Formats: sequence, structure tokens, C-alpha cells
Amino acid sequence: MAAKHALPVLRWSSRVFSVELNGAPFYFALADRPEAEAPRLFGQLPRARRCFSLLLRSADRVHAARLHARLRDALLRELPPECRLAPMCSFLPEVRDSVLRGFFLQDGPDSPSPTPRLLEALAQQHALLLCSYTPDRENRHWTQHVWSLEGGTRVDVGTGLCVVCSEAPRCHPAALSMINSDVFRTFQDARDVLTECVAVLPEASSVLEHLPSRAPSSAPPAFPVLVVEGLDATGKTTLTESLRDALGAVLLRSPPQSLAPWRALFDREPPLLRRAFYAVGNYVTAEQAAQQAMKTPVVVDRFWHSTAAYAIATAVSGPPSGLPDPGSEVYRWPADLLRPSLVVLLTLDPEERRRRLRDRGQGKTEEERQLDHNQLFRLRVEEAYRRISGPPCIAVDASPSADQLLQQVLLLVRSRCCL
Ligand SMILES: Nc1ncnc2c1ncn2[C@@H]1O[C@H](COP(=O)(O)OP(=O)(O)O)[C@@H](O)[C@H]1O
Ligand SMILES: Nc1ccn([C@H]2C[C@H](O)[C@@H](COP(=O)(O)OP(=O)(O)O)O2)c(=O)n1
Repeated sequence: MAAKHALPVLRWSSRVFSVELNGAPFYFALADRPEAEAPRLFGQLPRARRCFSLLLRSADRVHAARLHARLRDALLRELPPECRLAPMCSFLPEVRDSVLRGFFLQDGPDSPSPTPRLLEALAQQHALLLCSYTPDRENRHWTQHVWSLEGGTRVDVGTGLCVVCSEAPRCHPAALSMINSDVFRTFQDARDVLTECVAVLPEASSVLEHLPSRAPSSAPPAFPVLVVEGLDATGKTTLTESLRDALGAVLLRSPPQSLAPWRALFDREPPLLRRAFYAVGNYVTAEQAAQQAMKTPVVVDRFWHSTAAYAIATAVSGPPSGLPDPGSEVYRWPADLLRPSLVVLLTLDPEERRRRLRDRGQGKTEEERQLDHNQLFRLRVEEAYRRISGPPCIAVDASPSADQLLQQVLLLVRSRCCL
């Protein structure tokens, strides 16, 4: 297994670079000699422009994740409006945990531009690698220069590698580093992140105090555990409450009430911390569910499907084709997590979902707001939901009336769970 905290080795010429512009990824690589033309990304740039990349390299993943978020905020705040900023990463194709994340900048056409000064200030951070890209006179060939800080001065240490085209990789680079960054396969893996972040986020220790000391037993419970999943406003709350009443069940949620005081805080943190928080929340709910299911049926409003689907859909960009392939490890149910007897996935036409959201008119998480504005994100979440394997999961059209839907799901539960 790759060491979790080892500093990625930089072999520039083996790396592929990906820049996200207007939702589409552009890939390039570096070579000793130029090819016929620069990659399309560079070819379309006006001649006078210079480009920069800022990549993060830190052995401390919590530090790297938080620095990435701070850097994005600082760049958005400080850069002149004519400067284009795009998410970027660099990776060794097919090599797990080789991804370095950062940003790609295109200087404004007017010089002098404040960008180099800003970048220099940022590059004081030892975890940041700064490169610049400059065109030749004909704007056909671009060269990369690596910058380093020596004695406080910016020094060009680059070998002047040429920017050349690279094929799109077989799998999205984000898929190379999802495990243990976005999706956690065990309780311990998610818990480790919270332990590591106590120094910078003291509230994490309060969350740790509320966690079981180890993953609760995932043995099948005596009574059924039913999970209801779906996007916001598909009717989960309405259905889970009706199921509770109809089945005399106990209703639980994930994240559980005991972790509610820290949810908003973790929602503002970068994905590594936010996903770890939701992941451990599932284990707290699982412990409660296992106890209750010794006595009565249990209904759970959101569980691991939500945690994994939102995490995976956020980590990649573009259409659902960019998701990790079906059958990938990221969709597999964690071996140490309680397996529900049945997962009901509520699906709803986007227009009807928007209508229900409008009627309800209450606050939403940032991610749920994105779902409204970003059609591709919604499609990725829905597809990721469908690809998750493990407990039986049945998609149910949630457009009938609340009562009809309840009757339909009750039939399903009775046939599947012998209730
Ligand atoms: N089957 C249904 N038909 C019509 N409206 C519904 C139905 N189920 C729920 N609603 C309404 O849609 C809104 C969202 O439902 P809710 O149960 O809060 O969804 P969720 O918990 O999935 O966010 C609420 O205003 C609710 O009254
Ligand atoms: N078990 C869970 C539950 C929610 N999440 C995340 C996924 C989304 O970002 C939000 C959605 O939660 P929210 O409470 O807004 O959803 P509902 O109101 O229940 O529809 O929380 C999770 O990752 N794991």
C-alpha cells in the first residue's frame, strides 16, 4: 500500500497535467523537445499572456487540504478580474496517490500585472511549487520553468521542458486519490483524519469523544434496518416519518443528532475533513441502529450512499462519464459498516424536485445549492448513487402522493424483509 503521508516524488517529465477550463479538462505533459504544436490549451491563449501553475506538495494531508482551500480564497480575492484561474492537478497516470492539486493561472493581457508578485508571496509557502509557462515568438511552443525560493529570492531552476500534448488518461485523476481522501473504506481510516486535524481544528476532539472506540459489530440485526436515500427534497423526511409510524420503527439519521453541533463547522472545511466527518457519523448511527434493531425495525434517513455519492461526485468534474468505472473500489460498501436490510433510493424528476424545494423554502447546505445550479453535478450524484454496491438498493419513483408512496414502499419492505 502507498504510504499515506509520503511526499510525492516529482519526476516532471513522467507527469501529466490537467487543467479544468469551463468544465472541460485539458491535458498536457512535458518533454525535452517541442512537438509540432503546443496543446490546445496553450494554442488558444493570446500571445502576450503568461501562465502559472501552483501545485501543493505537503506530507501533511490535513495541512495540504486546508492550504488548498485558503489558496483558492486568496487567489479569488486578490487576482485582477482579467486573470483566469482554473483548478489544476498533476499526476502519474494510473499511479495511486500521485496526485498534486493546485491552480492554473493565465495572466491578464495588460502588463505589468500583479500576478507574479502575488505568486511570489504565495510561493513563500514551502508546500507550494510554482511554475511559469512562456510561449516562443510564434506562440507555437511553450516552455515550463520551475521556480524556487532561495534566500527569499525567486530563482528559475527550471530545465525549460517543453509543453506537449497528452492523451486523456483512462481514469479521471481524482479517482487515483479518492480512497482515504474522499471515500473512507473503514472506520479507522476516517477516524484517523479527525485525529490528525485536532491540532488545527480543536473541535475535532469533541467529535472524537462521541465516537465508538472501534467499528461497531456489522452482524445482521434481528429486525430490519431500512435506509431511505435520495437528493434533497425527494421526500426522505416525509417517507421516513411515515414508515416509522406504520412499522412502529425507530427513526435515526446520519449524521446523528449527537454530532449535529459540529456539522456546520465541518461543512466549511475542505473535502478531506468534511467527508471524514460524515463517514464517522455513519458509524455512530450504525451503532445506534444495531442496538435498536435488536428490539424493533429501524428506519434511517440517509446513510453511506449519501456520504459516498456526494463525495465521489464532488471530486470529479464534467459529465457522469468522468466518474470512476462501475465496479470500482470507491463504490464498494465498507466491510466494517452495518449493512442495511434494504436501501430505498427516491428518484424524482428535476422539475418536480425544484418545485418541492421552492415550496419548502428552507435553508440548504452549500452542496445542495450546487445541485440546483449545476445540472452535471446532480447527474453525477444520481449516477454514483446507482453504482454503489453492497446492500440491496431499490430505486423508487417518488412522484406519487406521499400516501401512495408510503403504501408502495411498505409493499416493498414487506416482500423484501419478511415484515
Ligand atoms: N410524495 C410527495 N408528494 C408531494 N410532495 C411531497 C411528497 N413527499 C414530500 N413532499 C413535500 O416535498 C418537500 C420535501 O420533502 P422532504 O420530506 O422534506 O424531503 P427530503 O427530506 O428528502 O429533503 C416537503 O415540502 C414535503 O412536504
Ligand atoms: N450520511 C450522510 C448524510 C449527509 N451527507 C451530506 C451530503 C450532502 O452534502 C448533505 C445533504 O444533507 P442534508 O441534510 O442537506 O439533506 P436532507 O435535508 O436530508 O435532504 O450532507 C453525507 O455526506 N452523509
